[in-house]
Amino acid sequence: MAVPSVVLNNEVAIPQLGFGVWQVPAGDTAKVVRTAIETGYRSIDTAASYRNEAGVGEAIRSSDVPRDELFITTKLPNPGHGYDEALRAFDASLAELGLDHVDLYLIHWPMPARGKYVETWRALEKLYADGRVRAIGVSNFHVPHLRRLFDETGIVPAVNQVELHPRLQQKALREFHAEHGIVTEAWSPLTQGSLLSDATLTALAAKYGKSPAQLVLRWHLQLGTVAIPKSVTPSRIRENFDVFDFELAEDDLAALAEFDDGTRTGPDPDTFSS
Ligand SMILES: NC(=O)C1=CN([C@@H]2O[C@H](COP(=O)(O)OP(=O)(O)OC[C@H]3O[C@@H](n4cnc5c(N)ncnc54)[C@H](OP(=O)(O)O)[C@@H]3O)[C@@H](O)[C@H]2O)C=CC1
Ligand SMILES: O=C(O)C(=O)[C@@H](O)[C@H](O)C(=O)CO
Repeated sequence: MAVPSVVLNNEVAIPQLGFGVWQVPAGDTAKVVRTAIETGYRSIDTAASYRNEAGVGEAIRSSDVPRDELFITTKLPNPGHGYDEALRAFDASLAELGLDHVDLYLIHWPMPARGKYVETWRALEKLYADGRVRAIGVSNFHVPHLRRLFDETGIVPAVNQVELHPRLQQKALREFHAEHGIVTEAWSPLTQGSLLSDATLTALAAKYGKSPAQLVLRWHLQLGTVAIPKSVTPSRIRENFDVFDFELAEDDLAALAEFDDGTRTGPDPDTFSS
């Protein structure tokens, strides 16, 4: 089944369902990513801070799928803020991945108290101008951080990857993104698993003959967000990809809207800086 794509603000297309590798042990990453690619995932989300870029690169090289059919995202580590530091961090990520370019490069966290994300963004603009990355974006940016980038630099981020799931639906941020042509990408799309045993969700999923994880991923697809679920379990990797043969009805989407209570599973971007 072909995964639908979302077109970024520079006409590059990103698959709407990808595969995340945070907390996948370095030694297992090549095998896990190979399973994902064999299942049909074409988009892989890693980061320098995950310390598993090398395994992602190994899986890409050993795959039968041509490089230009894959969409590889990695992220600038927090110590890489600053213009020269960011250029060096990008070189280090490419070396780990063993690639000559990535499809999407993101500033992982804004770290507003550090005060360097604008300067860092200028380095990403250079990487883009030099053709070393097909699109540039940010992660964990709030509206004031995005506004500063708009006001002080040239390129609007193609993507903002943020925590987003039924408990944290990010409606205001999604509306801001839509207004400015920024694609919303959802991290921890499955709430890191914590919501998947909820009784209401389980009952809703059963109506469609699907699992709670499939129901939540279908919700993401219908919301229009890009989702990047992670699993090291082959059966779950396949289960999470089997979400293109059903559609949630309006009243069930309304029931899912009720889960939004602002719960974060991860850090607050206004303060996270480690
Ligand atoms: N930009 C950022 O700051 C961040 C980005 N991310 C990105 O987002 C990706 C996904 O987020 P992540 O935090 O990993 O969490 P997810 O919401 O994807 O959930 C992953 C957890 O859910 C479990 N799981 C996966 N599928 C199923 C299923 N079908 N049924 C039951 N349990 C399931 C996994 O277990 P198991 O693996 O044991 O199968 C794992 O424990 C990351 O891997 C990373 O790429 C994540 C956090 C922050
Ligand atoms: O997974 C990521 O991309 C992250 O940034 C997380 O590791 C984040 O740093 C976190 O959740 C720390 O507890």
